[in-house]
Amino acid sequence: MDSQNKSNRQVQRAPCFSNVGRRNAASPSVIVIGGGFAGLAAARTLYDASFQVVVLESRDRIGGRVHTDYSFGFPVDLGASWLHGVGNENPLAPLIGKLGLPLYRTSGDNSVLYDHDLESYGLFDMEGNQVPQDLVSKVGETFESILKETDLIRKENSEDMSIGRAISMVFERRPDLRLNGLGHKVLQWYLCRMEGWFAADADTISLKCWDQEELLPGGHGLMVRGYKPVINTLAKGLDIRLGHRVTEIARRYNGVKVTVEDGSTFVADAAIIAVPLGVLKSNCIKFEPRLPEWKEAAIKELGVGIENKIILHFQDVFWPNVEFLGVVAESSYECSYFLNLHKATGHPVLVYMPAGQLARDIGELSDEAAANFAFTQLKRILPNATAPIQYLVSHWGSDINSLGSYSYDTVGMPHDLYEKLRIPVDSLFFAGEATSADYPGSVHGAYSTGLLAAEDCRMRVLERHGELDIFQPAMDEETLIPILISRM
Ligand SMILES: Cc1cc2nc3c(=O)[nH]c(=O)nc-3n(C[C@H](O)[C@H](O)[C@H](O)COP(=O)(O)OP(=O)(O)OC[C@H]3O[C@@H](n4cnc5c(N)ncnc54)[C@H](O)[C@@H]3O)c2cc1C
Repeated sequence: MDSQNKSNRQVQRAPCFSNVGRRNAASPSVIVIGGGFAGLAAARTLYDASFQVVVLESRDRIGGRVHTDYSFGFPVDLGASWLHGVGNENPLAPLIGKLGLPLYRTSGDNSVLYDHDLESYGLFDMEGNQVPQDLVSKVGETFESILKETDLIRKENSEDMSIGRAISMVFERRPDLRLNGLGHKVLQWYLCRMEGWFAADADTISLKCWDQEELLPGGHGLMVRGYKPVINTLAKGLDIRLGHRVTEIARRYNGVKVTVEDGSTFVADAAIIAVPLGVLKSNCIKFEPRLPEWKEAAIKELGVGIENKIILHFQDVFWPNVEFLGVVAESSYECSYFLNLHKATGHPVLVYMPAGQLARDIGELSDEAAANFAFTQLKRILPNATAPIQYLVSHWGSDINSLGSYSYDTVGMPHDLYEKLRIPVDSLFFAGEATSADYPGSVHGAYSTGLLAAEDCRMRVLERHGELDIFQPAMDEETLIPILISRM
């Protein structure tokens, strides 16, 4: 390293507030790594608890896998766009409610695989013939029966297998559930929707664990104005350093030292690591000393899938007024679907959403070729479709800031990997969708893990330093707060 570079390096005590308010140098300090939902929720909570907080974010924007784009002249989400569980049980409900953000409910309560009202599907075969609605519903019921049978297979077998393998076994023992012709193609489409939910192919999803996540009541609602206002609200007033890619995290008996790509370092009492699982898997962040073996194993073994969005903006609406346009085919790989944003937002936009291997294959293409591919699929079912006037393509799998879309349970791996990912190591706390056993792969899951990591961190720092800001020697009776007492 030359002397010029050396002199550019700085060791910073996190953070450098200009308006510290109640915060002062004696307040406990924390570095939050990653400015997505989890990191910002943690940072917000600790900032409000009078911690000195600095957020180090590798991109030149906040939000992570929540990314609302405005280049069409109105908001569209390239990452998350649904709130899964539109009700008071959702930890995000108070915030979204307070902001008065509108939601468009695309479905009621039922299972993840029937997350959209069948009435609003428009399915077509490759020749552009619409599948009769009663067939779509009938095959939906068959799919449900098949999944019930896979549950029996799960109970009978101690060894895990893929959901794809289990479905094949169901067909062997219950040939009556096997479908032919158009029915078979519609069934493949249901499978394709299931693969979209997990961002992974059926032959990699664990039969034992696929339904372990908790579904909040209230159905699924699209964030009509995008997720950005929620992100901005969480971030308000925080010290966020954009373009700060963390490369090394060292933990010592008295705190942490975090090094950024340009060589500058930050020190604090604790750190909250809220980067995606894909980034942790890639080992581009060095831990010194190494993380314990059980933590490294959890990072390695939990799956991360890929789902992308190809967003097509048209001059006019020429498609039927349904929420989903689907293409049915011989295999789930060839099936696909478009979300009709016009229904929810009034804008002439269709969103093509490939997942698993198809997403990986499309990821090899240029943006223009990817948009053409999606448009070709559309032309198959609507031959009179006119070309889009604008498009956007996401790259969650290859973007070094995410390296995947969201986590899922792979064959043979236990569901407690999420919890192992969450458990703190000394003064390192972990947050992010992949640390949520109950709500993995979701925005509200990421948000809750941020709150949890902040609370764990607050308690740990409190044990060590005491809470300076709330100490007032003479309290009058009115300000006395009862202490919490529990009895065994
Ligand atoms: C296409 C797609 C569709 C989705 N749809 C939905 C949906 O409809 N509803 C839903 O609930 N969920 C959905 N999800 C999942 C949801 O987006 C995620 O679960 C959630 O946003 C993850 O938040 P996070 O804070 O854990 O991670 P992230 O949002 O990824 O935040 C991590 C942050 O860390 C930063 N970072 C990475 N490396 C470094 C580094 N070395 N140093 C510093 N910073 C770093 C990243 O830039 C990022 O900002 C979708 C995801 C995708 C990709």
